[in-house]
Amino acid sequence: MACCECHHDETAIDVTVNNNHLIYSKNPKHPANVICELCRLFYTSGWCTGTGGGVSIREDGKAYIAPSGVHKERMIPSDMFVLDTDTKEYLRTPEGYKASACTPLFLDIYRIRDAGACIHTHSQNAVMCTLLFDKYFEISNIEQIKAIPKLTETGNLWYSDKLVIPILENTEREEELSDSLQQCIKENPGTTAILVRRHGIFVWGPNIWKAKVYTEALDYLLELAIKMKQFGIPTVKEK
Ligand SMILES: CSC[C@@H](O)[C@@H](O)C(=O)COP(=O)(O)O
Ligand SMILES: [Zn+2]
Repeated sequence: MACCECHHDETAIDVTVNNNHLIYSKNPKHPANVICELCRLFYTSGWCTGTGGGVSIREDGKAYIAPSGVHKERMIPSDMFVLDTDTKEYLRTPEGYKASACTPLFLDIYRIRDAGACIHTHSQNAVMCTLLFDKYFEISNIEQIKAIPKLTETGNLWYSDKLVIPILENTEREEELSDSLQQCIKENPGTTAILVRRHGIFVWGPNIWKAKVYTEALDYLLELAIKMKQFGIPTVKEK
């Protein structure tokens, strides 16, 4: 990858080997390019610093997955794993890397929700809210809520609707979250995100751009809720 000592030249990639054609494209909209672009952007928000957090995209039966434990803001397309979402087999494995520890969770979300992308952040706003709320994060009567989908019905929530995001307990290892995450997704069909106590948030959407909108809107609401709590303002307004 770009941050290692070898300084390999991305432009010299041989697309005839190692299924490199799956990750090499001059099109900026290609999933491997978009993951790198968004991880750079999210790093500046403190959402994926210190190697935590990440982005995955599912397109045409393939999941694009970042490596584990790397500088997420310095990844290049040739660092990407590509996995067949039907067979769960890796179509491309970059040498010297392990796939993100979030991979089983991203696959759970793709399978259960038919999502097109997942974003995982270690945003301090998400972590703080898991310390301020018990089993669910709740907020109502804030304009930004209108960016979040209802899912159980068409369209988005209204300004005065109550947004509810479940909070799961963290586990020592990321993959151990899989069972509780799957159960939580099934029990909360109206949610497009799950908070994980003292850890962060997983957000998904039908495509990466919707997932990005939801992540941004949720982080705004999480930050606002912390401030409201500091001022003793209830996050849910009485009807
Ligand atoms: C700072 S380590 C964080 C990881 O354990 C995990 O929570 C995470 O978000 C990223 O895992 P990774 O395997 O690097 O993609
Ligand atoms: Zn994490």
